[in-house]
Amino acid sequence: MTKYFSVASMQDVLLAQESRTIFEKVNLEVASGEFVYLIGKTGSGKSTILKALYADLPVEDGKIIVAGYRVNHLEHAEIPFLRRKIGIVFQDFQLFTDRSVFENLAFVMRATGWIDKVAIQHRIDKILKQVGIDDLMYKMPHQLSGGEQQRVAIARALLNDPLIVLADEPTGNLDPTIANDILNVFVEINKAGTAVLMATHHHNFLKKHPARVFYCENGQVKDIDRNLVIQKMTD
Ligand SMILES: Nc1ncnc2c1ncn2[C@@H]1O[C@H](COP(=O)(O)OP(=O)(O)OP(=O)(O)O)[C@@H](O)[C@H]1O
Repeated sequence: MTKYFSVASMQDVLLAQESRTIFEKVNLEVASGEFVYLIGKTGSGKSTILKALYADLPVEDGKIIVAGYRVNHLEHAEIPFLRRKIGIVFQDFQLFTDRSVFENLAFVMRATGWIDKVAIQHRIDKILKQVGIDDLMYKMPHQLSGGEQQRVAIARALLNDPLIVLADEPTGNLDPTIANDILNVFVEINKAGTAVLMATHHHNFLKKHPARVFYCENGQVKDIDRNLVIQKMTD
């Protein structure tokens, strides 16, 4: 029997942006291997939640634990260790434009302690196959479509075999067909065992791939029934 454990949690967390309170008491939990959507209107705080989880936002009060790390009590020097246990994917890909796909990935690997060139090559081969772009290994980012660039960014997030991938609007820059393809990449990653927490405005994803939903509204994060969102879409 599979044993589940918590890979990300917030307990009574107070989050502020430039001294303005955005959330007063967030409570949430993502279990190992889960897929959870994070939705809510523009400005409702989705990115704020994700930033707090990957230690990019000072936390005013409460307790955040991600991949076993007590995030809001981490020393600055410990943050890279947390980040090795999580993958982060952004809307705007954030690739090095002056390096090939291979070099984008190899750079991150060397920076996170990989030394053996053969191991690096094997890992990159495997991850690029997993996200369906192994034929693009030596292309430069400008030679790739938006969807392909996002697949590179997803590959980068997976290099160190994270427990959870935090994705902030990963399909926001892509047209609907490509957005669906990228959703499927996340679904496959999740089926392989990695938890996914995805902030998205693409509510049709909930129909295509039903999963738990955290809904940000009025300074709260609610664990809501996905059917409510689907119902709203069809109203
Ligand atoms: N760096 C910042 N400095 C000051 N205020 C900020 C900053 N980043 C976000 N905010 C504010 O915090 C609130 C929550 O923003 P956040 O980006 O988390 O929302 P969001 O739900 O991710 O929005 P979107 O869907 O547009 O990406 C907003 O009112 C926003 O203006």
